[in-house]
Amino acid sequence: MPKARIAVLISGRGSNLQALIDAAANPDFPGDIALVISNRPNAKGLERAQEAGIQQETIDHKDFENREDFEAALNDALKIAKIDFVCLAGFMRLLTDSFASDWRGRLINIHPSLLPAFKGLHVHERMIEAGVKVAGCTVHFVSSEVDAGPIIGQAVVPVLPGDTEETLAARILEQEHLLYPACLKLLIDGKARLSGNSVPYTEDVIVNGSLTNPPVK
Ligand SMILES: Nc1nc2c(c(=O)[nH]1)N[C@@H](CN(C=O)c1ccc(C(=O)N[C@@H](CCC(=O)O)C(=O)O)cc1)CN2
Ligand SMILES: NCC(=O)N[C@@H]1O[C@H](COP(=O)([O-])[O-])[C@@H](O)[C@H]1O
Repeated sequence: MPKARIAVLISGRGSNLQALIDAAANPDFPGDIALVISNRPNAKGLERAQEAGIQQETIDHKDFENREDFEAALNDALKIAKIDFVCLAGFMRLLTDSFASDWRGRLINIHPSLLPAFKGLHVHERMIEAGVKVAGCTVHFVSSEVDAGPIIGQAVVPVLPGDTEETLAARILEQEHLLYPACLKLLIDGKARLSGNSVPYTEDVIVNGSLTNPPVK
């Protein structure tokens, strides 16, 4: 059984990409990271792909008239690479309903909050301001509505006295690097999938076994 072909879409640093690359290096992992695409030319994550010998491409959204043309270029690259599943990892472009529908059930994202709380951008600053006592991260299926797709897994961390945006973000990131590979494995193994065929996305996500705070390997 050939391994699933995974594409990772990034915009920056790529530490979640690195966590997925490291997980996929394990012969038992059911997927290969076959392609990395960045919408920003100098994203550090591209160097990580290069380092790992993974095909990488820059498809700069600024080179396109509109989102549809940008996404048509994304889809061409994904098609040529025979991609089965797409992971958004710090990918900072909103995707249209058409793209989300084309990849329904095969497109996931990681977000550094316990969704549905703190959707969108600047979440660590907003969490500190809100004075929450727990925080975390979420892996979810991508729907046209931002940060609203069905949740696959979450990991929780404490917010400690004296925490800054940076110290909280670092604590959450540690969990992101455990949660994302674990959720991707569930997706590839068919243990996390969308039920039914309803649009908009109100259907349940089926996950065999709970996926909270995956164990540290
Ligand atoms: N249709 C969807 N697209 C994306 C989702 C999603 O859930 N549904 N998740 C995001 C990731 N993300 C939060 O997790 C996020 C990314 C980007 C933005 C945003 O406002 N982007 C601006 C541009 C910002 C920039 O270029 O720096 C934009 O696209 O105009 C909000 C949330 C990925 N896409
Ligand atoms: N809204 C999406 C979002 O905020 N994603 C967040 O961007 C960071 C990317 O880090 P990385 O480039 O080191 O993986 C991660 O913390 C991820 O959860």
